[in-house]
Amino acid sequence: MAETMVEPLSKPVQELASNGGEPPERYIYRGSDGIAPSFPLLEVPVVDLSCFASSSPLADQELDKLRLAISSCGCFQAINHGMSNSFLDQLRDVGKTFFAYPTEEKQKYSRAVDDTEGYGNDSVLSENQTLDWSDRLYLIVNPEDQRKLKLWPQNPESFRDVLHEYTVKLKILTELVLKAMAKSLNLEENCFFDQYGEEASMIARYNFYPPCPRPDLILGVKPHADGSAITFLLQDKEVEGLQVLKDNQWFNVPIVPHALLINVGDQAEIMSNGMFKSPMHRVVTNSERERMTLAVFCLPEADIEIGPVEELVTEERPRMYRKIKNFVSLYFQNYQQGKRPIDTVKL
Ligand SMILES: O=C(O)CCC(=O)C(=O)O
Ligand SMILES: [Fe+2]
Repeated sequence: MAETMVEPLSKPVQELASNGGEPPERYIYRGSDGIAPSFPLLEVPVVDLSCFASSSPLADQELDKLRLAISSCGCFQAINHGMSNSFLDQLRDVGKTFFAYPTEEKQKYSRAVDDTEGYGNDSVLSENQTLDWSDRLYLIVNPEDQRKLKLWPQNPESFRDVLHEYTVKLKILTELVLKAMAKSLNLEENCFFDQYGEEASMIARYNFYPPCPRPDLILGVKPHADGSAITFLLQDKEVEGLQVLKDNQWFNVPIVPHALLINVGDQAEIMSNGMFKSPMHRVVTNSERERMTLAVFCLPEADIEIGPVEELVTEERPRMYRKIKNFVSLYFQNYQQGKRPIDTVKL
C-alpha cells in the first residue's frame, strides 16, 4: 500500500481539538454533497451468520436477505458472529485506552512519512487535499509474518493479544461470508474465496474522531468506497457517525448493539460483476462526543488476478470490469485525486 507523501505529518487532530479555536482551512470539506444538520436513518438488514455455519433450516432465507442487502445498500449488520459482547468491548477498550494516552506515548508508534502503517492521521498526498478529522492506528494484521510489531502498542498490555485474537476470528468469518455471498447467487461456494486466496491481507484501522467544533463544515472521513473485498466495522457503542450513499442521498447507519457491520468493498463488486455494490460512505463529526471505530479491510492476495466470475457474465449482463492484480496499488493513486478507483477498471 505505498502512498507518496508530499509533506510531513500534520498535528494529531486530537491536539487541534483540545487546543480549541477555529479548525485550519485544510479540514473544511468543499464537496457539493454538503453536510446537512440531519439525515434519514438507513435500514440496514440484520443477517444471522450462525445460519451459514451449519445446515440450518433458515439458511436459504438468510442467504436471500444477504443477497438483497449487499446488492442494494452494500452492507449488512452481522449478528451471531461467534464473538462475545465482552470480547468486543475489550477490543474497543484497548483502542480507547491507547488514544487516551499522552501524545508522546502514542508517537512511539508513529507512522513514517512515507508509510501508511502506524499511528497518525490522514496521509497528505496532494496540496489541495481536504483532511479528515480523525487520528488512526493502522496495522497489517495478516499474514502474521508481515506484522510490524514495533508499531503495535505495548500499552495497554492486552492490546496485542486482543487484536491478534480478533484477527484469527475474522479470518474464519471472512471465509464464511465470502462463501455465503457465492451461495446467495447459486454459485459454487468457492468462486469468490478462491480469488481471495488463503494468504490474503487483513489491515486493521482504529479510527478515532475527537469532538469537532464545526460538524457543519468538517468530515471525519471523506466520501470513499473501500478497496477491500469486504470490510468488517466494529462501530462505536454509543456514537453514530457513519453514513452510506444510497439513491444519491446520504443516510445515517444505525448502531446495532453487538453486531459487526460488514460492507462490500470494490474487489467484491468486481468479482460479482457488479451484482454486489461497494457503497460510497463517509463519516460525519459531532461537537459533543468523541467516537472510535475499528475497521478491518480484507484484501485478496496481491498476486492473484481477480475478475468477474464467469457465471455472472451473460448476454443480459455483459462483463463490467477487466481482470486486475493488486487493485490496492491503483486504489491510492486515484482516491486522493477524487476519482473512484473502481472506475478505472470498468469496461
Ligand atoms: O469509522 C467509521 O464509521 C467508518 C470508517 C471507514 O469508512 C474506514 O475506515 O474506511
Ligand atoms: Fe471505509
